[in-house]
Amino acid sequence: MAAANTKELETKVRDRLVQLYKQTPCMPIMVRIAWHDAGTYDVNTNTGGVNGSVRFDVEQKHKANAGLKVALDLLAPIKKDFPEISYADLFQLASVVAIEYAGGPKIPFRMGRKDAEGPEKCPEEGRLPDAEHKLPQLRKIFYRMGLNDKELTVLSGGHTLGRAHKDRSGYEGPWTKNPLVFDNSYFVEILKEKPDPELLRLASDLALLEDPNTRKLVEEYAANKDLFFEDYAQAHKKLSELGAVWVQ
Ligand code: HEM
Repeated sequence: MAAANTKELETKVRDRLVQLYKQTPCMPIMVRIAWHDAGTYDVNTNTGGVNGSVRFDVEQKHKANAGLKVALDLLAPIKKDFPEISYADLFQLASVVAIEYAGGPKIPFRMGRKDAEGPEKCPEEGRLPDAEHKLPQLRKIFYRMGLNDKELTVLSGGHTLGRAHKDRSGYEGPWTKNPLVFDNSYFVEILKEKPDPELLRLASDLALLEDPNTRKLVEEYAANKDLFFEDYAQAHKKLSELGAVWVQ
């Protein structure tokens, strides 16, 4: 099963991921695991980020990562067949293929992230945002990653996919009516004055409406799916490379 070069490896792993999504529509949790690997990045200390450290038990046990073992288990057969791909690349590739498969934008992807070799490289608990956070706390966390208000807002649109699970985060339900379709409906839903009782809105989602600038972006993305896709793809590429150490 080995691949001759990086491009071939990427193509073969992409094919396997598409097969996986056809059989098991697990696209949302792949986007979540990739974001949780990346979102620990600290631009000031250059620690955390996309190094595959979320695969280690100690990081899996962080409260924010509850349930991510499901994603690791689903990816294990692909990693077994293609041991040359790093975990860091596998998580990020699984996420961009998931978004594309669900109808979202094509996100430029670069292979070659190196893995953290041992659990001593895992960041301390508490670097990822919490569902109860309001805008000042979310800003602090996203600025620490080296991201800005626009990136915070557009990336929150990742909640167009998937759902919360009572036995993982304690919350329940999807943010949108079609949680396996990547579109701009997350922004449409959070702007509605009368929330749909079947859909979820976390405090951290509604926080985007607290500030005139982030609210304006939410309104623009709700009105213009193409603009959302364009800005999302750019911000996601940046997210997928936070703190990367590249193979030469
Ligand atoms: C802004 C701060 C954020 C907070 C507080 C937050 C919080 C959460 C919570 C509580 C869940 C539910 C987990 C569960 O019970 O299964 C969740 C799921 C999810 N999050 Fe976020 N999130 C944030 C940002 C993001 C970003 C930036 C992305 C992607 C770029 C993202 C992608 C997802 C996805 C796809 C799911 C669904 C997973 C599934 O269906 O299994 N989130 N998030």
